[in-house]
Amino acid sequence: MYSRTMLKVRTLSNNLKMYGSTSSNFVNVSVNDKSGVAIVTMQREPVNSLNLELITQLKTALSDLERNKCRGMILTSASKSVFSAGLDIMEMYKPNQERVRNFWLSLQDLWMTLYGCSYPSVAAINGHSPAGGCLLSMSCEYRIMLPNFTIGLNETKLGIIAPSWFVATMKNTIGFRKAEMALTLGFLFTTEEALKVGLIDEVASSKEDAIAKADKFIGQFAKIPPQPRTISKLMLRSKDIETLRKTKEQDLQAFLQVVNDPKTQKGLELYLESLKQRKA
Ligand SMILES: CCCCC/C=C\C/C=C/C=C/CC(=O)SCCNC(=O)CCNC(=O)[C@H](O)C(C)(C)COP(=O)(O)OP(=O)(O)OC[C@H]1O[C@@H](n2cnc3c(N)ncnc32)[C@H](O)[C@@H]1OP(=O)(O)O
Repeated sequence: MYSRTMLKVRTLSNNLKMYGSTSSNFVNVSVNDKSGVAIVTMQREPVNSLNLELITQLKTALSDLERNKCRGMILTSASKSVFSAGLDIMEMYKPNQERVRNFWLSLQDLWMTLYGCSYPSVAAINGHSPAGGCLLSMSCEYRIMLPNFTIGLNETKLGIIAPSWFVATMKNTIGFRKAEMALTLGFLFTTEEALKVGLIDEVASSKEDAIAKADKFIGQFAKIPPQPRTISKLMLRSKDIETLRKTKEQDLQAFLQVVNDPKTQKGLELYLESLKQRKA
């Protein structure tokens, strides 16, 4: 039913080639011929950490779906245990200044595209989804998660502050009080806890079940005229999108200041070591 790569994800644009990146394919898009619903699969092993290339390819895929008037989009992962580990820490550790700038601007762009897309969007969260992974999930309209994984904005636990648009997205998803608790604690919710707090909408028994549930959610919109649907969605979401659009440069400078702070660099080094040691 879902034909692979019917919508081709464009390879990296010229401005990325100058960083010597290879044009690996980190995103697969398949479209259900009958329903017109697309499955966008992140496939950057091992943990779908969001580097410049994955972010750019996701943004391109979502924009292509918009242009092709897709009927709905399901975001998921090729991994069996991780939806996305969030931002690729290697992009922020001892960064090349031009690349890290591009990295952040591309992340802003991806968020504005996903948060404001006109088609119904569902995250089929088939693995852990911390930090940036949680942001992607929350930016969709509906979330279905598999058991025994974790999700949340854990930035404060890492000694950093989630950007204001991450915070706004969480506040819009679970409400002020619960967002305040979750953000200040840097809390990672288990699947069950996430369901209870409203961070996810359903629990699925398998990835296939999650996709079936996502299809069902999107199917409800078949009877709703698309334009009123989109306008209603954007009435709720456009204020935060516009806020970031207007303050993109300020937000970038704040990020660059934090990343280039020697204390952050030391923290990143220790965090990377701790991630590696967990395995030993
Ligand atoms: C973090 C400081 C940022 C400073 C910037 C300042 C400011 C502003 C804002 C930034 C906002 C940031 C939001 C983010 O998204 S930061 C990223 C936060 N992510 C995490 O904390 C998740 C870390 N990862 C994990 O907890 C686990 O990997 C996970 C539960 C996802 C999966 O566990 P599993 O056991 O399956 O896999 P591992 O063995 O742990 O990992 C495999 C491999 O991948 C490497 N890795 C994991 N996560 C990341 C990552 N986010 N970036 C880069 N690399 C990552 C891990 O080190 C292993 O590598 P190797 O040992 O095989 O080489």
